Formats: sequence, structure tokens, C-alpha cells
Amino acid sequence: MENLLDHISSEIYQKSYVIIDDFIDEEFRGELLAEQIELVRQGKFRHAAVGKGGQKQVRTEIRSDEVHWMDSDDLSPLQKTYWEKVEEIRKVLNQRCFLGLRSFEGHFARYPVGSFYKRHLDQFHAVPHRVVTVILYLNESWSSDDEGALRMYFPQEDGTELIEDVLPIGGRLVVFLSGEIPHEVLPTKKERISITGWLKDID
Ligand SMILES: O=C(O)CCC(=O)C(=O)O
Ligand SMILES: [Fe+2]
Repeated sequence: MENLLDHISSEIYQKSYVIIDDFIDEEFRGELLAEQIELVRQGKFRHAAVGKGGQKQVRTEIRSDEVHWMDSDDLSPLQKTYWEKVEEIRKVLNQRCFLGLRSFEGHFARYPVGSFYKRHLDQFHAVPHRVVTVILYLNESWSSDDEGALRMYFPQEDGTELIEDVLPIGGRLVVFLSGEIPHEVLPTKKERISITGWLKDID
């Protein structure tokens, strides 16, 4: 974990994003996936909203995933284990990148077949406190034929943009600066399961 945390902080410092494969082992991934499937079965997922506060609304033409927010005061043992891992990342980013991160919020996300999330930034005027996005994919298996990639955009000095497509392979962790990297979820051909969270600069 020590080397991994060094790697995460230096990549965030230099490139604003990092992708870690096998961040969690197969056993833990399977357990988290099973927990999420059970929450879906219990009807705990809702259409995700966009915006914040009074402007919050469900706009399925922008995003068509379903989410279940985790309650920091009522985490399951598995969720707690994951939060402890994120806490290590929070600390090292504060030590090495001086980001002043104080808290974490997160939700399980489920993208049914055909769903997507159009290009956006996770930090914007209505949601100013999300500093670092942390995504963990829980999928059992994934191939490029399943589509549903996370597409990240990297603006270049000459005005063009580089694009990187990241498949939601189980166990893969993606960390990036919420205010700097526009991204989208391309339409998926297979149910797509993840935990998405944000490290914030407020409690
Ligand atoms: O699941 C992903 O790959 C990205 C999700 C996302 O962009 C978001 O929830 O803000
Ligand atoms: Fe996002």
C-alpha cells in the first residue's frame, strides 16, 4: 500500500489522474458486488440526479444511471473497509499534494444496458467542494465489446483535446481531480456496476 500511495500521489501531482488495476482483490470485489446486487434487489437504487440543492433534478437525457448513496454513519463492514482504503488515499494526497481534503462521500452506481452519463465535470459552480473523484469498478468481467468506457478528455495547449477511454474492469480504481478532467460514460451494452465517490474540502 505504501508504494501504491506514493504512486497515486505522484501521478495526481503530475498528471491530475491515475488508474490502478487490481486495487482490491477478487474476493473483496466479489463481496462488494454481491452487496450491491442485494441493495438493487431490495429496491434501494434511485435514478441519479444532476445539479445540487434546489436545482437537483433527474435528467435521463444527461445521465441514466441509478445510484444508492452510502451513509457514513451506517456503513456495512464491506463499505467500511473500502472507506478505510480511501482514507489512506485522502491522507497521502493531503501530505503530498496539499489538497486540504476533509471528507468523503460516495454512492454505488448501476448503469443498466443502454445507459450513459454525458460529458461533465464533477466539480462546478453548484458543486464546488468535490476536489478528487475516486471510482472503483466492481464488474465481474468486461471486454471492449461491452463498451461503456469512461472517456476522459485532456485539453491541450494548442486547443485540441486528447481522449482516453478506460474500461470499467473489476478491481480497477480511477482517481482524478474533479475540477480538471471532463469525462463521460459512453453507452454501455452490459450492466455496469461501480462505487463513485468524492474527496471534499469540507466536512
Ligand atoms: O462510472 C464512471 O466511470 C464515471 C461516473 C461519473 O462520471 C460520475 O458519477 O460523476
Ligand atoms: Fe463524473
